[in-house]
Amino acid sequence: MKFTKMQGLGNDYVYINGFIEKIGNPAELAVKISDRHFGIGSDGLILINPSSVADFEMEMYNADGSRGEMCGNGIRCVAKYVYDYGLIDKTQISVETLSGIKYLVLTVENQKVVQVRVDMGKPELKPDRIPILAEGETVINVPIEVDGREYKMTGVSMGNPHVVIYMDDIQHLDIERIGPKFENHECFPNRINTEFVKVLDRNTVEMRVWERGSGETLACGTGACAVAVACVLGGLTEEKITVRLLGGDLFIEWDWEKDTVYMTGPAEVVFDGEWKEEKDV
Ligand SMILES: N[C@H](CCC[C@H](N)C(=O)O)C(=O)O
Repeated sequence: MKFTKMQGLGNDYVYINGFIEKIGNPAELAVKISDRHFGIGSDGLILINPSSVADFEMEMYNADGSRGEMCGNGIRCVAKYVYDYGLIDKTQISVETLSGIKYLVLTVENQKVVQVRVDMGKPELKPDRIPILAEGETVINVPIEVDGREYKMTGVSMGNPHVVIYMDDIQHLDIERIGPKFENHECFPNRINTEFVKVLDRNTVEMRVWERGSGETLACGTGACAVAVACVLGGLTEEKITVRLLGGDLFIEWDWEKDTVYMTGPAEVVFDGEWKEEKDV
């Protein structure tokens, strides 16, 4: 089975061309190939498939085999893959995801995609998209007790669920301890992606993320969008911000007139390879 390893700000996935390769059990394959010692090593698996409603379909799995409704860094790499590998020659494309069709604008230099701007869609603030105990109220600075300590969380769904936690110091955060306790908290029956954020000024924040199904990643596109929405709702930043992640910067804009969030960032190929499995799953 041929694959391409790609990364968006260090959030790395194995990409498979679903027009050519047929994967019997993608969830099982995601677990196998994501292992950084016994597999290829990645934050998960992304299949690029035909679609009857868009140019392509993105089918995304976390490293634990769970399906993600959307993946911001992943969809930018999908755009780079389909253009650079000749599946399409347009610089405006559409990609079907579990959280609807996304529209992307590709920046090309020397016949290669170097940057992608994604219309990430409308942020959902209603608890029914973020299953939490505080049903019925918009989830802004709602208290939650985790590991014996109270935090204030703001819930935002970008098709996948996020909670944003503000902190004065994220550098020394014991994310390996606290991350899983948020991820698996009883408040979140579908588990949760958690962003830990320090606001630097009205146009800049820094964040770390513990991702549902993958643990700490170097970047999270949907998470950066959720953070921007939370910060604007909390009156902490302007609608256009730079989100500084461990893997680099994303540029996020919440367009209030259109009520949609735009994310702009890079996408890169790491290498092409072949996965030799006794029996392809
Ligand atoms: N772990 C996420 C999916 C990947 C999101 C992230 N890698 C991104 O770039 O948006 C979830 O289970 O909802």
